[in-house]
Amino acid sequence: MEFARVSQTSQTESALRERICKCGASLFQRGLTFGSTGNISVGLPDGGWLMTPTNASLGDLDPAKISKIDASGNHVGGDKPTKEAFLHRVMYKQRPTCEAVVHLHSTHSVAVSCLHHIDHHDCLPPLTAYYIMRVGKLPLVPYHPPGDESLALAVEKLADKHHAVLLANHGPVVAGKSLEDAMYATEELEETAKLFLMLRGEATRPLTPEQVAELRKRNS
Ligand SMILES: O=C(O)[C@@H](O)C(=O)COP(=O)(O)O
Ligand SMILES: [Zn+2]
Repeated sequence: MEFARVSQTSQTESALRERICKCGASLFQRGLTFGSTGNISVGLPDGGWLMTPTNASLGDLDPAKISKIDASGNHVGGDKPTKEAFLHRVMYKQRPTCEAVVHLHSTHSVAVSCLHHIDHHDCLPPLTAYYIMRVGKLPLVPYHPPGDESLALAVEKLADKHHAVLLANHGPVVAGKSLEDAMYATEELEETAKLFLMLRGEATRPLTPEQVAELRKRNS
């Protein structure tokens, strides 16, 4: 599947609706989320957002039914928005340059979010350079029920410093400068979670702190 590399703000609302549906279908078809789990949002030039509807399968979204939220947070069109609408909005509030947010229940990331002995400040080791470039540090957000305001408020506390967070016993939430950016980072997070689980019990050689610092410097 190909995605055009165009600035999101220059796209029409109908093009953004189509892109949400295409990305959702791609994620679903590749087994990165299941049933009606996960949600996607993109920012609109007027300060509002398009969000996936609640209880909708990302594999079968209808562009006309995508929820529209105005800049004040009112639902102004389409089906009822995702129950995580407030969580998406706090990500945008804390990260003014972000234009898209993706939340998935990708299996390996969820598995890591359920592990007992993980570092809550950074859930995954720096296994590859690409992970550092796309994701970086990944804090664990303490468990709160899905859709609850307390979950969004816990995310809000971390989102100014982190574009990617892992919700305990739930899954990842990732913001990006475009929908493809957020999606690619979420995919990289999932693949790294898979590598981490595959390598458990093996003597592993992650990147050194110096190598990580050098990558961060290059990407800042
Ligand atoms: O885990 C949940 O219930 C939500 O975070 C979710 O992934 C799907 O909720 P909706 O977007 O409201 O369908
Ligand atoms: Zn969820």
